[in-house]
Amino acid sequence: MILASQSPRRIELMREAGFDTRVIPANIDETALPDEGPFDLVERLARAKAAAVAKEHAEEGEPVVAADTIVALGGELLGKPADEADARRMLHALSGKTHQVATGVCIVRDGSAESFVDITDVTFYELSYDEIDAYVATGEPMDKAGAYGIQGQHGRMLVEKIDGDFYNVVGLPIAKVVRALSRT
Ligand SMILES: Cc1cn([C@H]2C[C@H](O)[C@@H](COP(=O)(O)OP(=O)(O)OP(=O)(O)O)O2)c(=O)[nH]c1=O
Repeated sequence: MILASQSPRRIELMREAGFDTRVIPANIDETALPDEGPFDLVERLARAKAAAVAKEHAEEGEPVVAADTIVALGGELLGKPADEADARRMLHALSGKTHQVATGVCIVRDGSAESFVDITDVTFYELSYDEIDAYVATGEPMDKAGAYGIQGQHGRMLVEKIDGDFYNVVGLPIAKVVRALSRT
């Protein structure tokens, strides 16, 4: 199969699940549409990534999997931080609150597409300024939606509880993906 993603976590999850995975990242515009909600956004982007790669690269019968992950806090969408100041701003916003992590997944095979969105609630401990500065200094937040990685050695210390699939927070709800692949 083809994984249309540059995310090291997604690549590792697909390979650990036993798939012979060709990695061909999609290059699409990830800007949200005006008034687009988080769930519509991640599903649309996953569909666009899978379609773009399938059109150019997929062989007959070869499935293409794509995903997109975003953090939603109330009405605010948090993607990847632009810089360290942006990462600090996001982490302050998440401190002491529950947010949602939404991952859209799309599987395209032989021209037909199936997509879904998985949602996990994540609750952060209250974080002090010093804790946030120290976390940003580790470099972990920079390429991750919401400016944290739950799987990271430092990021895991921010999280009080989750409700939903852990792997969805990491960027790919692997059990659902494998079940969907076995159906397509
Ligand atoms: C919230 C959270 C996000 N993330 C990551 C998963 C995704 O890689 C990233 C969100 O960015 P995405 O735009 O979903 O994906 P990507 O740009 O890394 O890869 P591609 O578009 O090629 O598929 O944030 C974590 O690793 N841990 C976390 O706890």
